[in-house]
Amino acid sequence: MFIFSHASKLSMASVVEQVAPNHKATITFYAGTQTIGGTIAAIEYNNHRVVFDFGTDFRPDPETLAALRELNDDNALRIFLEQRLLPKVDGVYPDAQVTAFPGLIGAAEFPIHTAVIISHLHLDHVGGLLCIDPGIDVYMSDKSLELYNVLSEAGDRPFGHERTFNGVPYYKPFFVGDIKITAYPIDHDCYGASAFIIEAGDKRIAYTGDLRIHGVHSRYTFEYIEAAKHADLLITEGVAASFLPDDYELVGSKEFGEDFYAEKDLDRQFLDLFELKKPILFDFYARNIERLRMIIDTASKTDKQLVLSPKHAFLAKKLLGADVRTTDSLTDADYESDRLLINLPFEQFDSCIDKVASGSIYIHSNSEPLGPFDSRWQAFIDALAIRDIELHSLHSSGHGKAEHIQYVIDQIQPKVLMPVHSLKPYKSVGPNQRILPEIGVTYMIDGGDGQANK
Ligand SMILES: Nc1ccn([C@@H]2O[C@@H]3COP(=O)(O)O[C@H]3[C@H]2O)c(=O)n1
Repeated sequence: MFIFSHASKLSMASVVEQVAPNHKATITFYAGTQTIGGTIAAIEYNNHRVVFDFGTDFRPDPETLAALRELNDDNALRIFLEQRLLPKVDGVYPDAQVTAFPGLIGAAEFPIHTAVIISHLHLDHVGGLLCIDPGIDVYMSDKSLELYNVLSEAGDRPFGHERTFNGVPYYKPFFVGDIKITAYPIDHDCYGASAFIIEAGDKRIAYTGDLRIHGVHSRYTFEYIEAAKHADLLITEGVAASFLPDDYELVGSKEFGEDFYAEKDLDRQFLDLFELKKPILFDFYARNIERLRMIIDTASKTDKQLVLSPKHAFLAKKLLGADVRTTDSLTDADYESDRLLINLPFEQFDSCIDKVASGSIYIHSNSEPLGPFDSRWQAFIDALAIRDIELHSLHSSGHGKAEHIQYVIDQIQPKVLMPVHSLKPYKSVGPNQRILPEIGVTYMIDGGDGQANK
């Protein structure tokens, strides 16, 4: 892998001059190499460019959250760029909106044909989706598009302006110029999640998106490993590696271990809590349709009634064909009843929590606030504690254990590994060459033949 140049220092003309004559595939990262989420990179080949993904970095500190409270569809791009939640990528944003950012080139002015591919609909992968110039094609799996449309109808879509998307079937390649792209289903806690194989000339690049092997679709991940075998370049997430001690030597393994919940283990945990003779509240991330299905099934095994929030009920109806009781007014729900299982989403938490009886149970299942790193976490914990509400965390991560992700890497045996989407990408080990990509640096994808030098 050969470092080509600092893209940030290139003028528009030199981009054209450098890429056109050699017809070599290159990759440049713009964001999300050493953060959890917000990975944005571009693969360029023969004057065509594929950008993936287009999420906003998740930074739940009080200052950022305050700035985000001002967001609307018209100011989204400006606020995201000012807050550095989206990077300044030339040739992606509408020309009319980049004028406030000197040096940033708008989509119409950019000489390289660009398309965007999206791995899945978590906000750290799609938060900036509606800030992309509408003239740029955006591709996602058919199932992601189905989820997008349902969420959007339920009023849950990223900030920015409505536009159209291209849904693509799994396994069937499509082209962006001479770049061939194939979407594969992957095991993640988001309906429609995909990994990609991107082919540029004789080079094969595998981009995993987010993945795990402990969900109900682990088969997809094993299938993808086969498709990605010996890729010239593997770009993979490393969320779980973020939390490893620095002196921990990461060794790939498929083992689950004792203290670890696979998605399929959660139903037993939910059932035990659902059956308690207490008022039960819960929340989970709506895009995890498998968990929605499991909660509906588990609730049906009890003699209690499930009450979903309007959004979750709408998703259940549209994506699972399930009719589940809901209420337009969660503030008027009967929080004293031990006959109800009430889905209280975090958005309604503050307006409803005073009505919740002491001694109730609150089940937090991969929902907001996401964890102690989230600045809203302490207030959430305190609000439950002062009301004597018992918190139970039934968490099964959307991300593979660090050992599992290393196992995937070991199995794929890429010629070059680029671990990203992690606070500690350096914990992941490349069986051959490993590069920790730097933001704004363009690397030639040469299957490890070149030297990683500057
Ligand atoms: N420092 C952290 C830690 C975690 N996270 C995200 O929180 C999510 C909790 O559910 P999960 O599926 O385990 O994935 C975690 C990260 O995406 C994050 O974005 N930043």
